[in-house]
Amino acid sequence: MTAVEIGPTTAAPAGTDGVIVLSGLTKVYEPTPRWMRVMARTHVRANVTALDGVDLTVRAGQICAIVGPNGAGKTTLFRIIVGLTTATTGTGRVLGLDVDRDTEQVRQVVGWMPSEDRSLLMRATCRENLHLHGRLQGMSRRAITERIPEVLAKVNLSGQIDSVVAGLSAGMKARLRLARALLPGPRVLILDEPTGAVDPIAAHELLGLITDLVRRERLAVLISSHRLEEIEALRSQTLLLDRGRVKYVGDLDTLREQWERPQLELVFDSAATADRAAAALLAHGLAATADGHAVRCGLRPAEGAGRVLSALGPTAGEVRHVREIPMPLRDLIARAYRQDAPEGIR
Ligand SMILES: Nc1ncnc2c1ncn2[C@@H]1O[C@H](COP(=O)(O)OP(=O)(O)OP(=O)(O)O)[C@@H](O)[C@H]1O
Repeated sequence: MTAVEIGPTTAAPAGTDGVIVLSGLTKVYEPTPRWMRVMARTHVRANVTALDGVDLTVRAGQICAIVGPNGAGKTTLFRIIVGLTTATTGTGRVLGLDVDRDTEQVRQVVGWMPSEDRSLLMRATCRENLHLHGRLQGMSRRAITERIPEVLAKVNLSGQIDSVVAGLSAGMKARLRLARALLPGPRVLILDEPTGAVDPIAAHELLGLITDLVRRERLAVLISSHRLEEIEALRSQTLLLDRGRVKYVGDLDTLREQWERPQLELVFDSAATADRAAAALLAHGLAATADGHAVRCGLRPAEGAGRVLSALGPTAGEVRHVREIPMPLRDLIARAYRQDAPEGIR
């Protein structure tokens, strides 16, 4: 996992009201009506529950990362907040505005960065793209003209104001999409896979910009990403979604405390000794696997290196190195999804 230093976001002081408050949000997509099926490229045959009772509060100055496998409901959640679809039940509020009833006002305070470049006009310049977007948002020409240099400066694209979008790198296009989301001066940012199409260095730069903006402007941010190392680097709140249900919401340190099962790695002089050691550990009921000269052994809560070394018996004297390996975030999240019994190791 890459060690990306992006820095923590400032947690909002306790008691601050939520900027985004979702309560019991449920979305059920209904089957495509019969008369529409001929026209629809794909159609839904049965009810699909995309969100199932989601509760979430995001405060000013907080980033909340929405994590979940394909189809978990991330985009549906975002689409409800920006008024592109409505919830079946439950409520969503942004700065006290109802996302269903006050759609127009909500759009004025929410900056939405969709996951793809398709919404950019490739043959137009950055300035022209931002101008068009501002007009579509209902901004006055004057306000747009004033804001364009400001938002381009925020995303380090001042030098590209009159560059044609097609000639920009993927990272620059992503920053332009961010600038577009910032155009109306939003209090909330919704970033759907912002780094999806960009290389890791450009992604790091983009996330750095986002965390800086959050700190300076105290924005409330929802972000989705399939890149777990990015979520880890953001050190944000995290909402784990699984088929529309919330599996976990909180910070990653607490997630670790709850689900982490570190492993011990024991290194021997030979593969044969490692095999013997793994067999001894297995015989004592420990989860161990040999890999070349090394053995990895999962630890249960309250188990330490002592338990492992005593299970090794005489082979303990042949251990050359021992180190504890923290559980990768990917495995940690997988455990949370499986809702393993905390004392068990699988
Ligand atoms: N317009 C729609 N009509 C019917 N079902 C839909 C529609 N949009 C999404 N779904 C279904 O709702 C569920 C959640 O989809 P959603 O796109 O919100 O998930 P996601 O987490 O954003 O997935 P991905 O990571 O692939 O973008 C999926 O089962 C999807 O097939």
